[in-house]
Amino acid sequence: MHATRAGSDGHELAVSPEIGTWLERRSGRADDWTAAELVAAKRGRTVSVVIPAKDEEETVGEIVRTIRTALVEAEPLVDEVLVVDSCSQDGTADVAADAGALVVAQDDVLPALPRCRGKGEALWKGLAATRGELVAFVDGDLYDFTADYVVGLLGPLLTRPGVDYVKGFYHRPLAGEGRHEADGGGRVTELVARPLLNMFWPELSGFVQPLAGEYAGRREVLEAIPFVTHYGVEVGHLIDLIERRGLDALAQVDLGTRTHRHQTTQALGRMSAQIILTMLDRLKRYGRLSMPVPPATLLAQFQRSVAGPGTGIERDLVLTDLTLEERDPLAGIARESGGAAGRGAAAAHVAGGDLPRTA
Ligand SMILES: O=c1ccn([C@@H]2O[C@H](COP(=O)(O)OP(=O)(O)O)[C@@H](O)[C@H]2O)c(=O)[nH]1
Ligand SMILES: O=C(O)[C@@H](COP(=O)(O)O)O[C@H]1O[C@H](CO)[C@@H](O)[C@H](O)[C@H]1O
Repeated sequence: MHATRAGSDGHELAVSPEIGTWLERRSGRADDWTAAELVAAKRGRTVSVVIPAKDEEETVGEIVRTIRTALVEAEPLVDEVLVVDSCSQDGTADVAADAGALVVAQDDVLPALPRCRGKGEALWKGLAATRGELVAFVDGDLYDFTADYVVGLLGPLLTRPGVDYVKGFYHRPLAGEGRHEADGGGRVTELVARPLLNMFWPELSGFVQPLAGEYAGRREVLEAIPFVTHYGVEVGHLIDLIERRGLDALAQVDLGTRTHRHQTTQALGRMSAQIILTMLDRLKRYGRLSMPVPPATLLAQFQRSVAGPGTGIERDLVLTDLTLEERDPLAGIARESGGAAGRGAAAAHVAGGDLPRTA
């Protein structure tokens, strides 16, 4: 990969030398390792795979079977596969259990806690309900998942001692409903996350897929950071880790191509707002931006009206509360019992302490 390019006026543009070095030193490919090599490298360490799943009955079973067949039965690389049923309204839990996964309902983990909703909540509860020293997260809506995804994510953690957290990256087609754009996926990444990360955390600019839903980390590192409860969880991780562990503790691995179920544009608008609010919170938390007036947290969107005229503009108003909530680091929670999920109460609080202003 070339880390320099000629600018529009001919002068040379280049990423920083730190990024250039990092790209060489901390980027890999899934086929740099085999499952058998990583089993030999485990040396007694344990591995959990956590799959957050909200209404994923169509895809979660195949993902679980693929992991179990290749990485539990054929090669004992993975020690437990947990699907977190994130308030699904379909057969996700039964499909996952039939495929051989451990399944836990999101709200059944640490039930004494205030209940939260969102992907980050599912991930945090999955971390709390598992015991592996290394934890890999895999989305439950993937159509072309292979066991190499998990092998690639675990490779650096099992063979490069300085690496604490590994993000997958891939080509991301926008596929489905009669459309196919080879690199049209990752819309929030390209339109929101990447531009903002390049502006405010340029040291993260080497990540090909900063919002990738497939990643892995050392438990002690994952339990030391907060988890934003909604879709801000991935960007929150990257920022917290670069601030606390430094770039060299992070790595990325090429997993090939990733095709998944796509959300609507308006759903991605809500996701974008959650990610922007997470980044604004981190800019304030790490002293990179002062904000005398906190951002509003009410998102108003407009949908083609089904109820007929009402708001005077023949559209339905869709309001979403984007208040940023996050789970405290798990490490600060007293363990009530030996079980991973038997942790005591932990605070779920509005990050930053600012009360949401109405729009
Ligand atoms: O409240 C939620 C939202 C999402 N997810 C899961 O998190 C993964 C990624 O979510 P989604 O596919 O909605 O995000 P996208 O990939 O479209 O950005 C999927 O397995 C979802 O089922 C979840 O467990 N709880
Ligand atoms: O990368 C992205 O832009 C979004 C949306 O992807 P698509 O435009 O639907 O392919 O998907 C990611 O973002 C979420 C928020 O971080 C993650 O939770 C998802 O796992 C990831 O797929």
